Amino acid sequence: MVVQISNSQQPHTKMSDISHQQQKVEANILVLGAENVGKSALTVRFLTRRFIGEYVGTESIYTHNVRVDGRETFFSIWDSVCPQNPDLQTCVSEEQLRWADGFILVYSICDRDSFNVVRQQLQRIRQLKKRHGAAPIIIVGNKRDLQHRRQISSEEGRLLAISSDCDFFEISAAEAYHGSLVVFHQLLEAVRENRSSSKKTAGIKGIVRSVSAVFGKRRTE
Ligand SMILES: Nc1nc2c(ncn2[C@@H]2O[C@H](COP(=O)(O)OP(=O)(O)OP(=O)(O)O)[C@@H](O)[C@H]2O)c(=O)[nH]1
Repeated sequence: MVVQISNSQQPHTKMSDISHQQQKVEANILVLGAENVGKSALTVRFLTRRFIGEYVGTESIYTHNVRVDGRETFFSIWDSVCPQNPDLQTCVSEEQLRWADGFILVYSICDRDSFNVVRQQLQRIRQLKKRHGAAPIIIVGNKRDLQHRRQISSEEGRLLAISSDCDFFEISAAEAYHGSLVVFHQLLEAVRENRSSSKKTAGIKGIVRSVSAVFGKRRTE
């Protein structure tokens, strides 16, 4: 599989610009997780291949295109900021849920609280997405380079993902580019698959509706 990145990132895009971007975007990716887990590091690593170390803690939306197996794919990444108030940390707004076609939930392997935030955000997405249709989710345990400070085992992370029907990766945004590439690439594939299977379901539902309309009419004639 060949992945080429031709970067057209637009950081700090205003929220009012989202509808304009959506005209050319194939997928909207929302990056969530507690404070300081490396959401920006993961996103910037993927977009620029670089790890800067310190990131401005502002909400950013980037547009981007990649060439996957010769196909141009446009997408947006919303790098969210976690509220400092612990009561609000699990909050995922209706606006974010409506916007997103796929989610990346990040925790730090050295921060138990951040793992609990992911668990709760997962529940909230599952509850609210019932209304908006299912969307693929990838759970990411970041900071794998900090093994000596590990609080969450790989098995625990993987178990959460399996029990929630998500994909799972442990990466170090600080150490390598490859992990972030695989995460975004996998999610993009999942969004595409999800979209084509919902189209098929909608098609089947349409056929069922037409058939029942015909037979329903006949019964009443
Ligand atoms: N050791 C290590 N540090 C990392 C890694 N990823 C990010 N960091 C550091 O963790 C800190 C937080 O990273 P950010 O990317 O700003 O985290 P964030 O989740 O976007 O934080 P908020 O914007 O505050 O929500 C920074 O000091 C990064 O340098 C990693 O893989 N390993």
